[in-house]
Amino acid sequence: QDPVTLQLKHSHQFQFAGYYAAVEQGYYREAGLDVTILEGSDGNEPERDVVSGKAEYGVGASSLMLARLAGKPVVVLGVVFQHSPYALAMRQTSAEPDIRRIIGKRAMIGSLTDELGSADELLAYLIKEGIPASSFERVEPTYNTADLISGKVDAIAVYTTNEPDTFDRLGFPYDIYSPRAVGIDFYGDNLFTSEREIANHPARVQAFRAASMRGWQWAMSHQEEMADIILNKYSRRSDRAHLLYEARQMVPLVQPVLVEIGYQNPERWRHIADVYAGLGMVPKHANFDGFMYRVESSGTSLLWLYRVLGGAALALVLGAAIHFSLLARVRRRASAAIRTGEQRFRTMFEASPLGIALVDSITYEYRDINPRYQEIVGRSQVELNAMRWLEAGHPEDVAQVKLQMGRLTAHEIGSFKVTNRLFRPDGELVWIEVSVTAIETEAGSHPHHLCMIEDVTDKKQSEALIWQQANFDPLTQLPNRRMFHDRLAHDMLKSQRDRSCIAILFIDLDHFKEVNDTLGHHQGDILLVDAARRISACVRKSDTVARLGGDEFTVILSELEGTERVEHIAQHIIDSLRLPFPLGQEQAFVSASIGITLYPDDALDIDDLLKHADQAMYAAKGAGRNRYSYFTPTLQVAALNRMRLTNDLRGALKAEQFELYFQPIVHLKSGRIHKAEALIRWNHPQRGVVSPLEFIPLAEASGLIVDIGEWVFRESARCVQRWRQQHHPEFQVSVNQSPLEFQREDGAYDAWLRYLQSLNLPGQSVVVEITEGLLLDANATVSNKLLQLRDAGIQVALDDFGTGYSSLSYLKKFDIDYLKIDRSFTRNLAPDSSDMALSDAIIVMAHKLGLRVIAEGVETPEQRDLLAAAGCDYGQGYLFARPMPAEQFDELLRQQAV
Ligand SMILES: Nc1nc2c(ncn2[C@@H]2O[C@@H]3COP(=O)(O)O[C@H]4[C@@H](O)[C@H](n5cnc6c(=O)[nH]c(N)nc65)O[C@@H]4COP(=O)(O)O[C@H]3[C@H]2O)c(=O)[nH]1
Repeated sequence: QDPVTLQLKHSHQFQFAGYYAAVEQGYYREAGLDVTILEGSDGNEPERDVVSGKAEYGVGASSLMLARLAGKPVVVLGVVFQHSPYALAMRQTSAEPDIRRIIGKRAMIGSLTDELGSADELLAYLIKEGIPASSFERVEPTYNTADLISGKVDAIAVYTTNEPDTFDRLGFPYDIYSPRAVGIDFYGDNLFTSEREIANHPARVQAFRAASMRGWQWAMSHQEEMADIILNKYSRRSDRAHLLYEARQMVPLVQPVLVEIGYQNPERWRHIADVYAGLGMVPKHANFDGFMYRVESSGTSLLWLYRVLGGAALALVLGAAIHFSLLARVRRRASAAIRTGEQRFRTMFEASPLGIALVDSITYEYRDINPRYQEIVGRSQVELNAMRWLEAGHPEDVAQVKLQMGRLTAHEIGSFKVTNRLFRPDGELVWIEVSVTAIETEAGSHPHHLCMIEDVTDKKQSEALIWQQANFDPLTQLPNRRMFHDRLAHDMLKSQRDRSCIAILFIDLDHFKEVNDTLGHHQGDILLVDAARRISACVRKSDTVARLGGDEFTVILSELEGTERVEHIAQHIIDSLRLPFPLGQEQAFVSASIGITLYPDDALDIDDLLKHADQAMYAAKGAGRNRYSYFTPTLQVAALNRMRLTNDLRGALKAEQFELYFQPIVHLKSGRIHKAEALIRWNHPQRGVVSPLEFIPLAEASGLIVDIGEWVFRESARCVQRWRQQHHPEFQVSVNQSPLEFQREDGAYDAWLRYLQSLNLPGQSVVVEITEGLLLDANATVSNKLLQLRDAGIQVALDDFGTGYSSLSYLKKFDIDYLKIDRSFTRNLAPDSSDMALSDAIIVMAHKLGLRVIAEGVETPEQRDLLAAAGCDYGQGYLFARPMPAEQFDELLRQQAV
């Protein structure tokens, strides 16, 4: 690598960006050069150092022409600034801007100690305005704007790319006077070298020039990145905003789009030489051959084009000069008013309770940020400047904003509002309300937008809490009924779209009530929480598990393709709920009954679906619990039927639609009939005779059974009175008692006894038939009731014996008089069959315990004979007689007497 030095005119800033770019982008390295870039302290340092050989290359102004004509061997390699940024700045006054105010005042224009103090351009301008250098006081420059602001001097030379930004930021009112106003249009910065360098290292010169201009092309088209490079590697003297200000101001001076960077036009140099000549600074028609470096070009020469463009530009500039000086007046007056207005807005911006940022709508870079914005996002101005807008936004929210931004930059909308989340540097999430408004910008430049933000985190949090309370069950944290409805409605819509199917599972915990009653509500709550967890573990994240209240849970299984998964999950839930629940020292066992309904097969609206799932759940319970059951249309019809029948049942007693039938209970040895079972019938006006198998469960569920039972008892009592008188003094009628009737309030059987007494009947005239289920979950009430019956002399028969889990130990424990062998045994009776053996054993045991045995469902003489042979006391069944109305029974008894 060939080491060379480039001497700059001033300290590092965007003005020299192209050279930094050539270093950073590796263009110099590619050209075999190791370039050192040195900052300058005064504008003429490069010229001195290049001529003396201290540096090989330098950056100089148009005054290089003066140096050349003064015999210094400087050669301009390329022009970077097609127009000079030099201008004069003076404090703005209430009067019209007038450059003549400089007369008699102090001005800092170029170095006094240097004969070519880069003052030429401005001095030429002043002369053209009729202000010779002798008419004001020149002060040695400090290059410090503070001297103008403080009034130490009245005018200073400035770069239009630089100082105005400082004035603007400080709110200093100023006027700018540019030499271009009088047609003095010099080149600005140029890259130059010495004749010696060209003679000794022609290839290096060409390589250095090409790499530098390449650097400039990159720098002018990558202003943002360039500013960052300068900040990070060269100088932090100016902030990013200032560097970008400089870059923006440089564009019209460098003209990177219109003119190839580095291009120099001999006509322009001639114009510059003529201006100097006009001022008497150089001789007229001076020869500056060799001043412009000749670029060896391999491609087509565009020189002719540049000449035409240069000539045209010159004509334009001269014409514009006149126009500008007229315009300038009007403009300056207006700009004073604008500046006051701007200051007012600046104050509002800085003090606003809203966070406000001005953002480049294309690059998302921050252009301006107020203190509140920094506070809300928890980052300093410097940190934000190093970031892009939306960079700290929540990834889920950013896409939506970008979408809106697309519409904004396409001018489809002028503004939009969103509520978003963003992360502070410590990871804290902040909710913000964002309003974005497009800002008008000059044609050709990037569009900008104003982003205003408000911290709404507190509001959001309380909203979230309210929402949580409204939609979730506080105990299990599962969605509640309301949320369940929402989710189901949502899933139904989705299912309509993708034609998938949904299953709704209605889960009821069997025996939960017992746990709650025995172990207390606290333990019950623990069990529910655990159950919620177990159910949730059986489904996917996308499915919904909700608690509707009590021990009822629902599950929505969405996006189903078939029902196999439903059954699998239902079984899984049943299995997991069957496992013991550890509750402190105790262990509780519950199981689950699950009803399943399908959308859209079973119903199309939520209420119906829930009703169906509920019905199916009852079907599962009815089928023995700890299982699942599907809703089917048949189930629904049955449910509807039950509902109507229950309604009808309410009026049946009053309308005297009930009738009592009697079925004889035959003494097997003698064949005599001294007993009968009362069996109720309902003569429904429309449906005809309705079986008790159908309506008794409804009467039980609705509580109507108590009144019906009372009626049956009284009817039976009246009949037994008659039959005792007419047929047999010990005639007995047995009446069925549902568990609900049996367990009703105390004193019911006292009333019976009183009624029997009023008919002159003893307690023995009635037998109460109860089912063994009653004894199974027997409690104090049941044994009390049984005792009461015995005290009243009313006998007790145990119905349907053998169908449940009853054991003979119950019979011993409770005071039972008759055992009724269920007809499912009787049906299968055959010599040497297992049922026969069982019946034998039951009869023997019952007799041992002092009970008499009645066999139900005797339909054949064989059954009768087998039972009789086994020692069974009584038989009841179609073989002897079907249940019949009381009058018919009278007839039967009469025939028997005969
Ligand atoms: N297959 C067959 N069946 C026979 C035979 N012999 C009698 N049955 C039927 O068996 C049932 C015997 O009554 P249950 O087991 O107490 O069963 C009764 C009882 O649990 C209930 N029930 C009837 N009346 C009342 C009542 O007044 N109160 C209460 N609580 N329940 C009643 O309704 C059930 C059904 O009564 P029913 O339809 O009258 O049916 C009667 C009777 O008609 C036979 O040889 N073969």
